[in-house]
Amino acid sequence: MQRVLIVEDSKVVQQVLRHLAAQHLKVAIDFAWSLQESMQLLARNEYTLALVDLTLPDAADAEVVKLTLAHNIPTVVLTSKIDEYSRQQMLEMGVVDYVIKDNRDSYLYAVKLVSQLLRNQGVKALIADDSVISRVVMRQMLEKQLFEVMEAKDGQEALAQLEAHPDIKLLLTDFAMPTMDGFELVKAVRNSRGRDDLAIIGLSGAGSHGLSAKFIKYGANDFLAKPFMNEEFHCRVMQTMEQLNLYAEIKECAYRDYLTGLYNRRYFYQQTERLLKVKPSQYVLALLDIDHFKRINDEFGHLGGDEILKQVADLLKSAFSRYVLSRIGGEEFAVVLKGFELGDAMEVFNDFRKRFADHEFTINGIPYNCTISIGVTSCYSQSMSEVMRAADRALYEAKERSRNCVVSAHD
Ligand SMILES: Nc1nc2c(ncn2[C@@H]2O[C@H](COP(=O)(O)OP(=O)(O)OP(=O)(O)O)[C@@H](O)[C@H]2O)c(=O)[nH]1
Repeated sequence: MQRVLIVEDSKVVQQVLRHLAAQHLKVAIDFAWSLQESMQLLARNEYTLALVDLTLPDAADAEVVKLTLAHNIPTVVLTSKIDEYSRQQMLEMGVVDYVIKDNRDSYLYAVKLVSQLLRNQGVKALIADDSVISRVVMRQMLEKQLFEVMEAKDGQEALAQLEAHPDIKLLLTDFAMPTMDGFELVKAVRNSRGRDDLAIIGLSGAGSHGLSAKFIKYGANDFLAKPFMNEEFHCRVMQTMEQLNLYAEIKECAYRDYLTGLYNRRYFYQQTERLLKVKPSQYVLALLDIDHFKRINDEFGHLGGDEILKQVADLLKSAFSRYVLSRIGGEEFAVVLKGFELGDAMEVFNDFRKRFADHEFTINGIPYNCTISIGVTSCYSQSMSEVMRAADRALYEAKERSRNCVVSAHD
């Protein structure tokens, strides 16, 4: 369980932070007013991250920051003012970053920073740089931001690592490297991985005027000129990761059905088309349609119908969440099974049909029973429309026969 500690002695600021944290942090949060209270909480709980005020009435010399760091908790500092001395002091202590409390936006920034750090946990970042020192420095900074860091000493090695670890989400690449430079690397990587899938930050040494635009034109998300300040590095990485997460959120919204939380028709078509292109024969596709659904709407209204749709989606998830499962129309769903012979798949769907008929759904707390018809086809063609037509015919036949049955397109 992730847990965040927030230490702030001002009542007003703590109120603002509580409000923002409730909105943006989906983890357990403890608030403390003082060093004393922080010590008590630290004795009782383990924390993933801390957001702490630099000075408190009982800790005027950053003792609370030293305390959280001594517990190995990555710490973001809130401070009302910053001078070069305290900046150096904080960086030397090893804080992740600091935020100056001078307006309401800075609290939002601080909370979003904590949120992004929580999301960074376990995310793989790759550094491609031929300088050992640069790699060490960047590794330290990225590890502070909770990334899992990997290294490559040139473009070729980076490319191999990216192929071996498709879950790498951030690439920091220097320009001048032996065997393959940063531009070549970015171009090669972008052949297979878009900006919404892998974030790239280009890096280059002094006197490299014009490289930033080139890096971005070749496909990098951002650029950093060396030598960079700790804070600059931190902000650029955070901003780039935030962009990547926004892409993921937008995609998720575009692919999800709002009512049931299942994938939608758009996702189903894209995903299934992709699967069929490779080896269609390993898949079986089924269309499932609730019988006489209109009657439910007529009797209980649209909201009653919606209640049933959500429960049907839950039942489907419990049976088919390992496979491509989508709501492709009003009361119509689709499942693509992988690695099943048609006969075995028919059994699976028939079992589900029986389970469905026996299931007690509820509308406004009142028990309700309904049935489902299912049309099944093996994926004998790479053409999505051909396969869908076959499944549709089978479903139509199931409705014609008696409903509450499973029909194969190959009968
Ligand atoms: N509540 C609710 N109803 C929906 C939704 N989408 C479609 N419907 C309704 O689903 C019903 C589908 O009706 P029909 O296509 O006639 O099918 P049916 O009554 O299930 O009959 P058969 O499929 O032939 O067994 C229509 O009344 C639509 O208005 C939705 O999101 N919520």
